Amino acid sequence: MDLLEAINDPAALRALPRARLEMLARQLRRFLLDTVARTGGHLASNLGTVELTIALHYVFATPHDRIVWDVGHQSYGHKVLTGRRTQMHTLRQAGGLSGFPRRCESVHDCFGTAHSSTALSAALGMALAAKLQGDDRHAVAVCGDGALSAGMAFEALNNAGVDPSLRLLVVVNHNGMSISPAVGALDRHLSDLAAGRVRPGASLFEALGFAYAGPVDGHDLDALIPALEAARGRAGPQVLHVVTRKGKGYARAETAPTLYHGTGRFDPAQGVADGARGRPAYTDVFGDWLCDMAAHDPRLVGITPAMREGSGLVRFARRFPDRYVDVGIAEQHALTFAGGLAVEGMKPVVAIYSTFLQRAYDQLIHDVARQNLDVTFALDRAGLVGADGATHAGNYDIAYLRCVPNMVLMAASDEAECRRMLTTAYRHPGPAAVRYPRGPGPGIVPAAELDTIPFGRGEVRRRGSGIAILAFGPMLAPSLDAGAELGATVVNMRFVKPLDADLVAALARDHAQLVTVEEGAVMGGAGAAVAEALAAAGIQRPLLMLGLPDMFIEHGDPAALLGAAGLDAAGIAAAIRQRYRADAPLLVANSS
Ligand SMILES: Cc1ncc(C[n+]2csc(CCOP(=O)(O)OP(=O)(O)O)c2C)c(N)n1
Ligand SMILES: CC(=O)[C@@H](O)[C@H](O)COP(=O)(O)O
Ligand SMILES: [Mg+2]
Repeated sequence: MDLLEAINDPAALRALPRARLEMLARQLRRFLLDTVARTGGHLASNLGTVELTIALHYVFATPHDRIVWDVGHQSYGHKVLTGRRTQMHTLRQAGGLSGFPRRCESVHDCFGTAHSSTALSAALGMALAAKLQGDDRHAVAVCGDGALSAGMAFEALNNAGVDPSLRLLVVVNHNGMSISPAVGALDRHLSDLAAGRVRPGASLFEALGFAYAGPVDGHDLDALIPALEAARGRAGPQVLHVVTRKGKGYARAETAPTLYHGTGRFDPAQGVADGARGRPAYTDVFGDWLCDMAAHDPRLVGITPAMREGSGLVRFARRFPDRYVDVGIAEQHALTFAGGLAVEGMKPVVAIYSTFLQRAYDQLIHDVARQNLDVTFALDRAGLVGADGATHAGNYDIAYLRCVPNMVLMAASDEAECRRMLTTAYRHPGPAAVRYPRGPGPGIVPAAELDTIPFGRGEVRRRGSGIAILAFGPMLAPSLDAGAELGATVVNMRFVKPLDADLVAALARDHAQLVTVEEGAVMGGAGAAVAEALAAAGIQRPLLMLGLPDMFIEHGDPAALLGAAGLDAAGIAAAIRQRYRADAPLLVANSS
């Protein structure tokens, strides 16, 4: 009997005989494995929370009770049990289900997550709202041990622990893993709690005013359900410490939870090919550069906020363990920690996804840029990221960095230039960032040297007439194609800040129209920088600014998303024709 088919909402689950739940767990686990093998996605964390998801929906009645999934990458089981089983084959595809909870997707998704460590704050807000509204609903935050390592989680714990009347339950899903193994003293404390090496009542959580229960075997429904029912029956903020295994039930994922944290499509019988390296990604270029520069300069310290694999620091961590620091999911701390290293003459390199740098914006301004500290930022996943969608898109770093005094921001157009820009940023005696997209570039193999590029200078890559296209980063390739079609000049601007204002002025003198192209929000982006430079020079020229529109761009295929935004060669050429059609005579035939 396929129990999953009968469950179109959690009420049907709660109507099941208790004795059926083990069978349901087996079926759900198999379904999740088969689904993610076909669609790609976050597998190990979902396999590890099968029983916990069933038990939560068995004890708490969503949507009346609220369940907030921290990060939400482990919410596929929740989606299946809340009526989306038949849509799971669309996971993380254009128009399909998101890989994270989304309020617009279901009434059972009470809060949108994806960036880590937000669940406790959101659930606390919900719990206070219930109290003020005189409602008896419960707010539950499901928080992994990785997610608990972020400052936001501690801010919420600190805030919640003082109100004994709140119906707030924090389920700590302790599996010893973030994406890579969990790090820090908190992980040690959770392990001490799990092993009973802590005196009763002496947990961190109890010190902060929470009732603490656990550890509970997170794969044993006979333990989970009574523990959740007991928590439900107690007043005040509670922590239930649940111990699970990431990847549970699929041996390959259990033994390699990092490899199976996020997968592409794969055959479950064969497993995921480890280290199958196609054309090297920008991330690999960075990882190679980091090792080369670290070998060259003993002052280099490599810092990651819990993204060792994703940011390309695996080899560096192995070769330079004393100068490798995984600070946990703690971007704010990572930035100011780098500042502390820099004031002491070290040369910190912070490897951070563009989207996750958003979390450390004040630290970047107040602690690093304001003091003009020598910190290098390797900004991976800059631009659209595809399957992770709007929450992970690195669309805003051009706009949010270029307005910060002392900041340097470069945009790499290929792998070789990325390496040279990293060296340029590293040698710059102040805060400097290099942005590069997810995945491989055009395949320009970097040289082995640690060369720089001319600081603050763009380069003309194609001479045409009438129109000049000023391309930033990976938009150079489609701009060259569009420029060839239109007979336009094409420039690789390289620097967003400092912008090559002399080059902009010279281009404006020699061309009737200008175009900027960037894989970033047009609002406040590189096009705006060019417009400001023209205004400052007192030059008036028609300027077409192409980039990402002022909207959240949902998950889908990256190339298709860029095409939809008009940022492929055809889209760029069409936009130029559209804008400058009135001056058609200026669209000269291909003059090269
Ligand atoms: C602010 C932020 N930083 C980094 C990430 C990337 N990230 C996604 S899941 C994850 C690890 C989460 O570990 P944990 O909370 O323990 O969940 P588990 O995968 O173990 O179930 C990280 C670092 C993120 N989503 N948000
Ligand atoms: C859930 C989460 O935030 C990470 O797992 C993220 O999905 C990684 O992104 P990449 O796949 O681009 O490394
Ligand atoms: Mg974990």
